[in-house]
Amino acid sequence: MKSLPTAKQGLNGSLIVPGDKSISHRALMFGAMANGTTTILNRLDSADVTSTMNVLRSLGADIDIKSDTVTEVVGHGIRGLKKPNIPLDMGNSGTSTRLLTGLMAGADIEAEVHGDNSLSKRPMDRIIDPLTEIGANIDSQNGHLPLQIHQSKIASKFAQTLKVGSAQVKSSILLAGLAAGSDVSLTDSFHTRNHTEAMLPKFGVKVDIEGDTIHIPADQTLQPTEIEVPGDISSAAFWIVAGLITPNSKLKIKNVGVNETRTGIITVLKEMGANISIDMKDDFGEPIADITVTTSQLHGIEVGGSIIPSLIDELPIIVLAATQATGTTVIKDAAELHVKETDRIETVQEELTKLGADVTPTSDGFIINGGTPLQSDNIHVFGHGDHRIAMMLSIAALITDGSVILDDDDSVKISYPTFFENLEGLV
Ligand SMILES: O=C(O)C1=C[C@@H](OP(=O)(O)O)[C@@H](O)[C@H](O)C1
Ligand SMILES: C=C(OP(=O)(O)O)C(=O)O
Repeated sequence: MKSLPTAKQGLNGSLIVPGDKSISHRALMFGAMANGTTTILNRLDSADVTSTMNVLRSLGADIDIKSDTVTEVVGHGIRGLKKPNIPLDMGNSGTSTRLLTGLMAGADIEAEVHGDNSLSKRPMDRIIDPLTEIGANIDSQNGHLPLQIHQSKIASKFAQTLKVGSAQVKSSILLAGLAAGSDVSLTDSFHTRNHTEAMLPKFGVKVDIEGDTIHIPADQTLQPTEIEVPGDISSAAFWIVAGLITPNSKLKIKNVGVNETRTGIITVLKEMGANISIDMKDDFGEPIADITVTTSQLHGIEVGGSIIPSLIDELPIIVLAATQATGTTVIKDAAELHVKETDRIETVQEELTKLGADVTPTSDGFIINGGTPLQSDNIHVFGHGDHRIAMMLSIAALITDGSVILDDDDSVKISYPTFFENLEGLV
């Protein structure tokens, strides 16, 4: 339980958000598949990433946390990965589960895969079906965890088209093929986040991209390398919106990863009238920028279609921004929100309504009538155990006129353990 601060004086200053979660997971996994020592700089230290590290250790990788900013992964090559002698616990992390299941099926590693209550409700048939099509042998509980990965024989050459707009599914299939030494072609017409195919060449893997199709030739090995992880735009998103909707604010968020498959939130907020400036920095593989925002009068817009995958995790905080915009914002094509850590269409609507926002859920998004001041008089809000909901509500509380109590604040450890420290530092 946490009493949330308001920001009566505005938010001013600069901050650095922790490393990107998606990139941290992948750097660890690819390091474990390589032969030798990979150095990861600025890895996110959060519960989801710890789930990935623990599983990789059970598969035989040595992971040494040298300091707050340096992690070394000693891999023994794909063939050096071994059958774990304990059931694998993926905690709350969809990314760990889906990517590592593909990797293990491809490497022909038998394993049992578990997760927490939230993860056990999330759909796994989206990976089981395409992986089974290429030769994996995976049992589930009606498409849910726990999974049993049995001995698998992945086709030596296959071509697939992504059926769900999910980078986790895309990466699961690519990793299955890569680990099996197959020749892989995978078409992603959704343009989901591209960190897997962007990072593999740094490990010496040949990746050809032609239009929407990713091709990895057969029999690739991974060479150890150094990966520098940029700040997570999904974490920066909370401060971007906080700076825009809190009167008298100017905030600079430094060293944020601005890969174009992740920056839908910037496009949408600018279209809503946000004053955001992007100062590009040196590029270490993934583009990095300092992002400066000043208080802005936003207006409602329609958000939907192909931009959705590039802002999927930011939709809860975009809804909050829309409650402070003039006019109506309509968000559609976002049915994926039903199958995140919570049903984020339900939880966002339920909790923001408690604060006086006018948010109507639809089957694939929201209709938000903006311009509603957020009220509070000892109102209790609940993150439903979902980190992004807890952080969104904490930003909402900044602009309330009273006191808001967050009943569950612990979930921020999933992606942003230092969130409340950063918050206290700004108010
Ligand atoms: O690949 C990734 O690292 C992620 C992809 C997204 O999930 P989907 O690909 O399932 O939409 C996102 O919601 C998640 O936080 C991280
Ligand atoms: C959906 C998320 O993560 P995951 O799917 O990895 O649990 C998230 O971080 O918002």
